[in-house]
Amino acid sequence: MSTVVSAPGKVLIAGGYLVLEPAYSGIVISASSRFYTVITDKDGIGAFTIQVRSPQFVDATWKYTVSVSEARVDVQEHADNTSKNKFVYLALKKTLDFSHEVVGASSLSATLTQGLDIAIAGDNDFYSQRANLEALGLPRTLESLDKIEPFAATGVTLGDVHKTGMGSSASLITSLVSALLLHTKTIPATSFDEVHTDGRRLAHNLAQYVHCLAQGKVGSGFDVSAAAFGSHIYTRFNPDVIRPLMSDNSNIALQDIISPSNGDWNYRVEPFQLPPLTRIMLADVDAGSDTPSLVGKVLAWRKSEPEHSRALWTALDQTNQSLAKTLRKLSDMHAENSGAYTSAVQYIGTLETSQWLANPTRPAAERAIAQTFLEAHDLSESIRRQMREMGKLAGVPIEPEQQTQLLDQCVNITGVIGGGVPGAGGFDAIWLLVLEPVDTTTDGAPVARVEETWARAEAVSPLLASESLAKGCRVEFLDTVKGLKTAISRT
Ligand SMILES: Nc1ncnc2c1ncn2[C@@H]1O[C@H](COP(=O)(O)OP(=O)(O)OP(=O)(O)O)[C@@H](O)[C@H]1O
Ligand SMILES: C[C@@](O)(CCOP(=O)(O)O)CC(=O)O
Repeated sequence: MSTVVSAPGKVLIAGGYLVLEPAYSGIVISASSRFYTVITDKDGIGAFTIQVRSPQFVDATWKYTVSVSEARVDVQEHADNTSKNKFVYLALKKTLDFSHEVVGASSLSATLTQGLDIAIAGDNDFYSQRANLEALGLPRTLESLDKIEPFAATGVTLGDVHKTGMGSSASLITSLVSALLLHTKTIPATSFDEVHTDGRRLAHNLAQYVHCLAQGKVGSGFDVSAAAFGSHIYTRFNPDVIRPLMSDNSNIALQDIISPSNGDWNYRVEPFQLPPLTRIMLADVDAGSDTPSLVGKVLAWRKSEPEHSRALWTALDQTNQSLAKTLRKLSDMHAENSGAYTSAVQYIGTLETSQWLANPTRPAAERAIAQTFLEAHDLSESIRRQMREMGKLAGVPIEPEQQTQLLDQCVNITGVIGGGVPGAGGFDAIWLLVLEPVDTTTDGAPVARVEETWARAEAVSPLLASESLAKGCRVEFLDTVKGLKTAISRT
């Protein structure tokens, strides 16, 4: 029997930079693309040995020896490991430390007597598939992506892979920490059956801490939060909660700090999901050389222009919150009158936004729904303008000219609600929110129109992901995840 836990990737559609401060929030959408951790007790690996493998990569096996005493747990990397993985090492070390505190030395030793094989696999979306599609001679479409073998080998080392910005390290850490907590019986087996359990919150807190330690900084944490809880409106935690644990040799007990009953974990996770009959579309864009220090420069500007930047951030936050409210209102409108909602989507899905309210003879209920979709469009355009303004003032390409041209073209496609640059922005990705009418036989689907536009743009390659409605990380069965068993049996 294996323990299998998956955790979703993310896209921050509103709130980039602002979400670093507790006064502001971000809209984070969890993606259907996931990271999977598969833990199996295995003879032949050696007692108290943990082998972690990432079969999609070259030179990606790491072995560790664990020693457990009444007083402590030690995790030693094998001398013949040919590469290091700080993220994996810290996830093992800190989760086993935590487990030792909770279940005790003898229970933890019992889990480790056989040796553990831990296989990690990420959906193809986490890595650019541009080269794979070219090699297969396939056009850059969703259908082509579906033809690529699941969890395809990348042919390169982790350091050389071209990531797509979906939050690979956060999803990996969240799935690995969660799977280990379950496998060591540190949290109940049912912890991920529901959204609000102490086990899930504990896994989140521990994953946040491990991720911060591995990254060497305390970021906003929205990516780990999406991996743990799914789509939501995120407001950050006060970094002071984990500060005492941030030095590598801290000897403080983890339990008191990591426990969900520690009230200092003051992050807020407010329920959110995209409205019915809409779909998020993501693309990997190759629009120019990236500036790695966007965040550093924006924060330097925020510091040097405190008043001006606060005014801009407060105004931008209001637009972000209005977008969240408007999208929620659409979900409510669907709940109240799904017939009118379905017809409204059917109707406006064939028109450009300028025409959504042009016909005064449409039924009032449908016009109200179309009006709300139009508000969502206007708000996402307004967020883009404010993000561009921030980029200009901070002197960084948050929505560079190439992305502006591409996005202007995309948001004018019939049936597209809006879009933008995700997270911190830059040259390498865009997101769109697109209508998905039920009947596309006569007028075609907006998704297909977007794909056609993207296929013509040399720089753009779509990702398969849509929104994941599962609320964050979850337990999986090895046999029911397409291609997972084959992928993890590769050497
Ligand atoms: N498939 C994997 N197997 C093992 N370790 C992985 C894997 N994917 C990511 N990692 C770990 O995460 C690190 C990358 O973290 P980094 O913070 O650079 O990525 P990220 O910002 O999360 O990426 P993304 O662009 O997907 O948002 C790698 O160096 C490695 O330690
Ligand atoms: C700039 C920031 O707010 C978002 C970065 O998001 P992304 O990794 O570009 O999706 C940083 C953060 O929240 O940690």
